[in-house]
Amino acid sequence: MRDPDALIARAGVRGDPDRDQHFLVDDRVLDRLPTYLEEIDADASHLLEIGGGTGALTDRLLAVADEVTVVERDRKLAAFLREEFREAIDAGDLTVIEDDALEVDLPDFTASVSNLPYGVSSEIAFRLLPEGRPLVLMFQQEFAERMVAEPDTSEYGRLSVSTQHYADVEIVESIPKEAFSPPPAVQSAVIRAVPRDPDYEVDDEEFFLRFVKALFTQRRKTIRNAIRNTAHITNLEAPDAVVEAADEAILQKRADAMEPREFAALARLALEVGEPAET
Ligand SMILES: C[S@@+](CC[C@H](N)C(=O)[O-])C[C@H]1O[C@@H](n2cnc3c(N)ncnc32)[C@H](O)[C@@H]1O
Repeated sequence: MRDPDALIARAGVRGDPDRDQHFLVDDRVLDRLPTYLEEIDADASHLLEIGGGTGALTDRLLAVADEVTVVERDRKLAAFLREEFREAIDAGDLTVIEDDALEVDLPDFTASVSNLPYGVSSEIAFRLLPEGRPLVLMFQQEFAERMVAEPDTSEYGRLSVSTQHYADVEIVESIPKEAFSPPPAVQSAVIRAVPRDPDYEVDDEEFFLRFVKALFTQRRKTIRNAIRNTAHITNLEAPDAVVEAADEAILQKRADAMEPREFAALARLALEVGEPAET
């Protein structure tokens, strides 16, 4: 495997934190990341990597996949990846896309392993999660903890519900700052997301996610009050009708005690009787 420090030296770049560039330099971490897909027998035939950097992780992914697509926005780094991995590109094993991961059309990948640019990690995660593929992604520790949080904890929130709506998620590893060059300000964590079919119905995904977001803006209020107080966000013209139709036990809860399935049931009811205005 290529030595991560040697890659940085050959690329002639120093990671720029202002451009979300923290390169992994710990071989053991780099070697472990693809094994989190192997453990769940994920289809690794076409791996997607967001933010290729100098290619230390790309190298490990090429060792386990038939095909890798890497998206890298930085012009100089994308040029370096094309140069460094010329053979793999010529063999048709690697595609380097020089573009913004938030804008680009994603390929038909089977799984993703990525050390995400932290400034846009949430936006990228919510581009990847709805694709329904296994994901091994690096985030800031605190963000990862919110993604996997359970109801009735201080970390539980909109991020937990919307993440867990798409996947079963767990933190598989915490990564110290020293594993990166330059070291980021905070500790990192790797999450593994295994897509799941929710055991509840959601009629309108966009509304469901907006509804959850709205109710969490009132996390200290009961659901009864939160439904009424957020009608301007949920665009419900008849929030009182939702309150009248909902179960008393749900109305007395607060958002941070609600399971994703309970949000889903309430969102269905809101669509049914709450007279949502066209948006
Ligand atoms: C945290 S570094 C990871 C680099 C490499 N994968 C590693 O682990 O060493 C994130 C990479 O994403 C790139 N990047 C930042 N914002 C991006 C965006 N919006 N789209 C694509 N790449 C981006 C940065 O240039 C940087 O190379």
